[in-house]
Amino acid sequence: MTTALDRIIEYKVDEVATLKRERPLADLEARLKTARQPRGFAKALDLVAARDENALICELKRKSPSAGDILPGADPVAIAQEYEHGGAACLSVLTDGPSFGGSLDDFQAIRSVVSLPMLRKDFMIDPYQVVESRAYGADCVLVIMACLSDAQAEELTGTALELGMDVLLETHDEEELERALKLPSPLIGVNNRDLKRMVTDLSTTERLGPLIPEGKVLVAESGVSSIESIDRLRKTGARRFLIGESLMKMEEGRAQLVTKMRVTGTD
Ligand SMILES: O=P(O)(O)OC[C@@H](O)[C@@H](O)c1c[nH]c2ccccc12
Repeated sequence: MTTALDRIIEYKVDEVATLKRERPLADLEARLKTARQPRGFAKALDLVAARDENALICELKRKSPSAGDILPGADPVAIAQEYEHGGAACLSVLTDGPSFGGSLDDFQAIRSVVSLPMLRKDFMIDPYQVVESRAYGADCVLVIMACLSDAQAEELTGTALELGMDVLLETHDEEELERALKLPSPLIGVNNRDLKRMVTDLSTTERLGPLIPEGKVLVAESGVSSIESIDRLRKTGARRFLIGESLMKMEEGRAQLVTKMRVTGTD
């Protein structure tokens, strides 16, 4: 059966081949020389979690395969500023065009006005994309275990770490978690959404969170749609959360909700 993730990877392969032709790796590497140093993504999360508050990675995405249009006509720069005002620790910006309506232009526009560390959220299959992310000012990249072999995940992670970026290793089940724990990045995302079946269930974090050993850190991803869901996941020890849809969809009060989500459970 072809899954939604398979379809995305299929066009990513073509996309990357075209990009490499249009803009050779050497061009990107030249641009790296003038890029500013990465801002510590994992460190920004740690600083908030150390206060026992909730470290929020607030996400910008225009649409998604599971939700359809999220906020058509949204101004990602204005929303990113609201996230920053609300006290987000970091940002996540979808740059995939076909499925999520994002772009590196969006990424760059946000980068130039917001000082928070930024995750470039895309489907990484080739180190070219990692170098490209750094050239555009990314501080962290996503490595999705579900669509990569061990060798690919290792190569992507190694490339990002060498460039001084952090790496969020995304897992969805025990097998992926076991593979991710062998890689040299401490940031372990547990995606509550099954990217193959597009079903979201917070109990994924409750099941996998406790299996993450000391020295590695849990990031609970997807389906965190309310204060209640944060309170629920805090009980499993989660202090770092990646939140998109519920914040994007708000028409007002976005910064206030970010603040509430950041402090819930601490009083
Ligand atoms: O919008 P949500 O349910 O709050 O989820 C955010 C984020 O976790 C989700 O966008 C995501 C997690 N892993 C991904 C991988 C690819 C694309 C998207 C994602």
